[in-house]
Amino acid sequence: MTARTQLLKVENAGIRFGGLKAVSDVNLELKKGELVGLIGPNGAGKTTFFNLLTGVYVPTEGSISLDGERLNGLAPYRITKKGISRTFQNIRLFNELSVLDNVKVAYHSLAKHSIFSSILRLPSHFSGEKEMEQKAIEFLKIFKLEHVLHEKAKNLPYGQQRRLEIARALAANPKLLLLDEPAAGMNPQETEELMNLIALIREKFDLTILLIEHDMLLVMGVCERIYVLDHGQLIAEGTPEQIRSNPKVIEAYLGEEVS
Ligand SMILES: Nc1ncnc2c1ncn2[C@@H]1O[C@H](COP(=O)(O)OP(=O)(O)OP(=O)(O)O)[C@@H](O)[C@H]1O
Repeated sequence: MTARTQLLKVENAGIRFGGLKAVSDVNLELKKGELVGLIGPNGAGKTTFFNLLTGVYVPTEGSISLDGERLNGLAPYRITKKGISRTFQNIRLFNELSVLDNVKVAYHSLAKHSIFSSILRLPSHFSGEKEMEQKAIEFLKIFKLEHVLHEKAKNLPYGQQRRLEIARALAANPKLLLLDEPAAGMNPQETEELMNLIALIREKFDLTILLIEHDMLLVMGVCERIYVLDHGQLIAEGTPEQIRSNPKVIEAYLGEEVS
C-alpha cells in the first residue's frame, strides 16, 4: 500500500475562554482518506475543537493547517472554501426551504457563475443553475432523499434530516468532513444505516472524515483510529482495540460504557 499523504495537521492548538482552557495543546494529524473518531466525556472540548478547525473560534495557541496551508484566523466561509465542511450536534438546516434547495444553497457558495450573472439573469446563470440542480438531485439520490426533493426540510423525519445535513455539507465539495454526533437521537437501525452511509460516502467522494460520536458501537465499528479528549487535552490515540483497553480512557469514562 502507498503511504497516505497528510491532510490536516494540528500542532499544540488550544483556546481559552477567560480562565477556562476548553482545548489545550492538542496535536492531531489526519492522512488523506482516513476515517478517524474523536471521543471524550461530556464537556471534554470536542465541539470546541471542531469550532477551532472551522474558524468559529480562533485558536489562542498553536496552529492548524490543511494541505500545508495555515488556517488560523481565516473566516469560516473561507475555511469552507479551502475544503472543510461540517455538520452540527443540533441539526442546522434551512427549515423552510425544500430538501433540494438546502443542497443547492451549499452549491451556490462554490458556483462558478458570478453574482452579476445571477442578478442580470445572463445565460451563464441559467446553465449554472440547471447544472447545479442536476448535481443536487444526483447527490440526494445517494442519500435516499430523492423522493422528498420538494418537501420542506422541517417536515422530514429525524433520520432523514440528519442525512440531509450530511448531504448539504458534502455539496460544498470538502476534502475534510467533520461530523458532530451524527447518530445522536437515532435508533439502532438508523444508526446502522448511518454507519453504512458514512463508509459509502468516504469511498465514493474520496473523503477524509473526523467524527465526534458518543455511540461507541458506531465509533469502534467504522473508525480506523480514535483520538480521546478529556478536560480539553488529548489523553490517548490509537486503534479501536488500543483505545478500548487504554487505562486512561477507561478512567476518563469511569461510569460510562467504553466498549
Ligand atoms: N463560547 C464559550 N465560552 C465559554 N466556555 C465555552 C464556550 N464554548 C465552550 N465552552 C466550554 O468549553 C468546554 C468544552 O465544551 P464542548 O462543548 O466543546 O465539549 P464537548 O466535548 O463537545 O461536550 P458534549 O459531548 O457534551 O457535547 C465546556 O466546559 C464548555 O462549557
